Amino acid sequence: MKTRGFEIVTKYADDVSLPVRSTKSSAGYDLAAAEDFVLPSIWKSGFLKVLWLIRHGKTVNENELTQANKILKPYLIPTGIKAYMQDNEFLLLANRSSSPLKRGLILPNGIGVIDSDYYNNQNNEGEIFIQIVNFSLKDQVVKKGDRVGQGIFMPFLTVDDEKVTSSKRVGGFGSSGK
Ligand SMILES: O=c1ccn([C@H]2C[C@H](O)[C@@H](COP(=O)(O)OP(=O)(O)OP(=O)(O)O)O2)c(=O)[nH]1
Ligand SMILES: [Mg+2]
Repeated sequence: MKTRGFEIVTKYADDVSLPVRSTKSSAGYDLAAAEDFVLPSIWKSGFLKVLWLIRHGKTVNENELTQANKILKPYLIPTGIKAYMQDNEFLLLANRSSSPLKRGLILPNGIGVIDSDYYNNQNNEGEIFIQIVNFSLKDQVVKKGDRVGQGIFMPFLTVDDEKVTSSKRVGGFGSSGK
């Protein structure tokens, strides 16, 4: 009987490998990018220019704002991997310790929470995405296979006599409402 683990989503069938722990006692399973990416530096001129204009009380036109926001928006790095686990568990998504130090890459959501009911959801098969922002001063190239995060299986606790909702998850990132 399978308890918890990883599987490759159909889209990347023979294209990615299953996450492994890099040492005998590592807590996290390393998650790698399923494709190549160039992550633009958040300090691209568009963003700095808008900051300067706002700071000096100048008007910023809609297009300049849209451009600047584009830089701020996190990149969703596909992993090609989905995770199954027990109902009272989740997969905690954390940054790799070396990513901010060496590459200025941060997770804007701090940590990711992969719910057990996200697995095989009807919207995206439960593929795990890692949200990344490049805080370094230069663009960062992420190659397919680069380890960009780690997943740690964890139990979670619930409150006494909770009224459990019967709603079913249909997807990720806001699928259960604002
Ligand atoms: O970094 C992340 C965070 C979440 N997810 C997936 C798994 C998770 O089960 C689902 C929902 O994420 P979360 O609960 O953090 O977002 P939400 O805004 O609360 O969405 P929902 O309302 O669907 O729970 O999105 C990722 O792939 N990567
Ligand atoms: Mg949620």
